[in-house]
Amino acid sequence: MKSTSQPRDRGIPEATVARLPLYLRALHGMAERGVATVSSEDLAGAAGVNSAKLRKDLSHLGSYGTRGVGYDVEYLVYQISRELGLTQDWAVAIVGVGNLGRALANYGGFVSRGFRVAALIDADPEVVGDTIAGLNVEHIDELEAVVKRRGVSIVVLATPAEAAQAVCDRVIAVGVTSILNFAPVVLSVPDTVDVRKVDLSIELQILAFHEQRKAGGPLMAVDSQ
Ligand SMILES: NC(=O)c1ccc[n+]([C@@H]2O[C@H](COP(=O)([O-])OP(=O)(O)OC[C@H]3O[C@@H](n4cnc5c(N)ncnc54)[C@H](O)[C@@H]3O)[C@@H](O)[C@H]2O)c1
Repeated sequence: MKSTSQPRDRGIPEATVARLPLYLRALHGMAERGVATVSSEDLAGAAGVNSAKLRKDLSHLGSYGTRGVGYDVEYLVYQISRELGLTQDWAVAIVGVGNLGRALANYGGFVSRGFRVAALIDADPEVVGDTIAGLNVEHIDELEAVVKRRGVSIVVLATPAEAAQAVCDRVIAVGVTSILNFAPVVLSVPDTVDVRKVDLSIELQILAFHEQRKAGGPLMAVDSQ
């Protein structure tokens, strides 16, 4: 697996890359409200980071803003989008079209961010052939052919955990190097492949930990014994 702390392309640190989507989301909101320029403080506040970090992050993109004016919102949207590779259209395949896969397929927000759901793939004959969000669900036996034919660059894995590694191996074998994994399993992949994992239950567990602390949970109980 790749380390997440190493600088990547043109020396932009991975942590900066991870914050660029936060800036972009905040900037999109500002652009929609007709805001033309934004100070680093206001953008940092909207993105939930501190402004010194934001200025440092944007300096990696060669963007320094104008003293007393701030950053040009539209231009910064373009710069960040270009850096993230969002000025081109990415074809995404969703493998596993159950509850989660369907919800993702029906979500309209990906397209405006540069991602097009180009294929839906499942193993269940009851599901194959369904039309979801205008796309026909195709059989897992067709995986390699579909990935090639549709020019899929990113695969979203929404299968049960036990199926995920085998699907992952197959899409890597056909040339996919970016995987978004929702299945609760750690995938084993070569260094040339990027895997991002989404796990809502881990996020909930972290919130539960903080809730417990706020309520004076087990730590306090241990202290008082
Ligand atoms: N990361 C998260 O936060 C999160 C949240 C919800 C669910 N999940 C995970 O996402 C996955 C999907 O959840 P769900 O509720 O949609 O489950 P689901 O059972 O409704 O859907 C799974 C789908 O995968 C298909 N499938 C099974 N084996 C396959 C294979 N080899 N190739 C292609 N398709 C195959 C099934 O036919 C089914 O349609 C599960 O692994 C679940 O644990 C993760």
